[in-house]
Amino acid sequence: MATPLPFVQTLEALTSFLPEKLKKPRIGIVCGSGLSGLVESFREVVIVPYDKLPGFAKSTVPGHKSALAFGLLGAGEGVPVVAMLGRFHPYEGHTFPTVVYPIRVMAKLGVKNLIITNASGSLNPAIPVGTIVVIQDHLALPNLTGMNPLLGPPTSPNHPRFLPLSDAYSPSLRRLAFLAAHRLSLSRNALAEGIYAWVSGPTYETPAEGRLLRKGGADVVGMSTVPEVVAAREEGLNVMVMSLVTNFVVIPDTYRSIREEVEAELAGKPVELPVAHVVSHDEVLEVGREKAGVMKKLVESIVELIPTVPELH
Ligand SMILES: O=P(O)(O)O[C@H]1O[C@H](CO)[C@@H](O)[C@H]1O
Ligand code: HPA
Repeated sequence: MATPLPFVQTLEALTSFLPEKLKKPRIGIVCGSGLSGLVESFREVVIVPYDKLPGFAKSTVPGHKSALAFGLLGAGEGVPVVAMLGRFHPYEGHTFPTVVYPIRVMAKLGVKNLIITNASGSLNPAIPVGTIVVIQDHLALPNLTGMNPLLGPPTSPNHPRFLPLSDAYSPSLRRLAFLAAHRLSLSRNALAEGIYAWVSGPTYETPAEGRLLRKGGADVVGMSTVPEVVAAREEGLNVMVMSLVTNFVVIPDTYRSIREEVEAELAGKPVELPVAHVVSHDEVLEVGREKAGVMKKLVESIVELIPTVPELH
């Protein structure tokens, strides 16, 4: 029998930390690898470390802090928001209920719209490093092969047993991303649309795996986000995801043949070897630092626009 989740205790703890005007955020934000600097734009900010909240784990990944940030974001009076400064990934050893617990807490606080950010590798030559990809769909091999975040008894009798995901990524929110980019005079190439492949990690993809995902129709790949999207949809939230491309995934058309190289060498015709790029989390964080400002402005602008869209109320 699964341990019951301590929602009541978490909500009581939060109530004790928050002033009245921050108690009911309507917009939630998840900050991906290297993107927690978003909190610098919040006003009247209250930071609640995860270790003060029953049911919350600790994020162990560099570039992920472990705190919820509440504050007002956007021009004028500002909109009350809550942001996860750091997320949980299954590869850290967290169970799915733990990974998505903050999303369910946000829903219980009254959040209706969720903006998720992440870092990802590009599988699509037309989507270079530094691009922010507005996700239109996902390809989640774990969901199809026994690692679905909703396996097990339903978390609530109000949740559907069979959750549709054909409409997971809100067109109304995605629209706002492009309107925000226009407001900010970003170049057309700064923002793209694409499909996110979720892999469990923590290994980065082999070239063959990258090629498989590309052939399956994915544009970018990462190790997070999909469990959060699934839980958020189960909770009835509108969801959008913006993925910052931090590296290219190596996808060779052909493999270099070691046999041919040895044969050429033996025949006195040595071949010059190409230097293959090897991705690292430091590189992911570095691009995150470079592009955090753009991501921050986009999120802030989207937060300002959400109240103007009736179907997002
Ligand atoms: O998806 P986020 O958490 O932004 O981070 C991405 O970066 C890490 C790998 O470098 C993985 O956690 C991957 O999912
Ligand atoms: N693969 C998986 N996850 C990632 C990558 C990648 O290349 N880059 C950032 N997160």
